[in-house]
Amino acid sequence: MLDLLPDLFDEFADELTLLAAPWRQYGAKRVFCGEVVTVKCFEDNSRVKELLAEPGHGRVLLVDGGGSLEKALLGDLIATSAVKNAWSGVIIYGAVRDVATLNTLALGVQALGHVPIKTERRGVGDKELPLTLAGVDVFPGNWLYADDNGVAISRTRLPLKD
Ligand SMILES: O=C([O-])CC(=O)C(=O)O
Repeated sequence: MLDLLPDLFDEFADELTLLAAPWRQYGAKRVFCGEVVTVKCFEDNSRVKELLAEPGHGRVLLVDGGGSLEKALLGDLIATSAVKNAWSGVIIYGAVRDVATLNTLALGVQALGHVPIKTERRGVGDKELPLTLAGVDVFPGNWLYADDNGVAISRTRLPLKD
């Protein structure tokens, strides 16, 4: 189903909250969902790299990068490790790089923008904490649904049709 979110909002409007931001699609998987794992970091992708090197079990990594478009929190190598480790997707409130390669990977990737410069990894950043993104509180263990129409959060897993 290419247009998942419109159908979900028709059926489950009470359960869903839109994460309204100017998201752009970067991955080859344009429709994705999964249980949320969170990271908060600023121009340092240490935690992003660590988590995406662990088994993803179909989850989605939601990264609050403070909206910075100065440094890329995800590039081709880390995204490839996410695919190998069975993550469903990565959403970055910040920037990515290696756009042409991300486009070919079987991973959901949405971010605010892109920039060719990587971060300096100093081991700074937090994981598995509640985030407030675009005015919405998001907790680890929430469910995230994403497609070309946007990104939405639900406290519980929604029953999807095939
Ligand atoms: O290494 C980084 O920080 C980001 C990157 O380019 C990659 O994931 O390949």
